[in-house]
Amino acid sequence: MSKYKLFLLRHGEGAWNKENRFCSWVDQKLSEDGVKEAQDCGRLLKEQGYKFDLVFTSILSRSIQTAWLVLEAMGQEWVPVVKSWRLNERHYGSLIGLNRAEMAQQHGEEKVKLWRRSYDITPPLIDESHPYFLEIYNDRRYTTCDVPIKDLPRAESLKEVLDRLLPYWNSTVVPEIRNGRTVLISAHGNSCRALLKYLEGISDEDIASVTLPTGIPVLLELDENLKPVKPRQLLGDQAKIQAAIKKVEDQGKAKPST
Ligand SMILES: O=C(O)[C@@H](COP(=O)(O)O)OP(=O)(O)O
Repeated sequence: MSKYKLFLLRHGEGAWNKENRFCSWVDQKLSEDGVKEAQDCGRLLKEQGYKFDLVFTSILSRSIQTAWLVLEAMGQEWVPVVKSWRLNERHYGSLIGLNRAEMAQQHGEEKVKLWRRSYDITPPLIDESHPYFLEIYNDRRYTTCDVPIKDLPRAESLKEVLDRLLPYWNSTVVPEIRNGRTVLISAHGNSCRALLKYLEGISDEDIASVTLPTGIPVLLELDENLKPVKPRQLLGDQAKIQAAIKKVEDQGKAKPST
């Protein structure tokens, strides 16, 4: 029997989602379309009568901005928002800033698919020579983490995302859910995929075909042991959701960048 409802949300479209660049730990804001997606998401959740008690976000602006816009559209701005780097997007290492279609032209679509969707392949590490290295590691927000900056990731597989996310899930999110709070996690494509893999027990192989579009809430109904009692529901117009999933999948195809 369903005891708890948990909502996962990949933020609305960010500026670099639009440009088809790996964004990861670079702090991009939402695009105009992304703002609209987040507002539409909030309106939909309000129409369906959902109420949140607590929202968790990463420390990247696009997930925080999305949470604010959703709460505003729901008229629930007062709901507390708690932030942690442990919900950040997967660290894409030296791929950060690069265009996926150009990478597919240079390295082949299969390689890009492995980098994006395999469970345990870590992309090449970022180093000091990378154009976004200083922007990331000199950012004051990373001095607030529960690990020193030098120990923060330099690239992550999906498995490594789950390894850094799970302690936070267990210590901080789970007690709130067990206390009966309805939680929204406003995060990223891959931090949400990692959590979905864990909660739904998805195999290392099958997680490769799970894709989350931007701005679409995912509802999980969980039993008392926080195990899903039914398949995840992506809320909204199902034809539009399928088209949005295909668009994310196609980002890794080798077509000339526009
Ligand atoms: O880092 C990024 O560019 C995307 C995910 O990229 P893919 O894994 O889909 O390539 O993360 P998000 O937009 O959810 O923050």
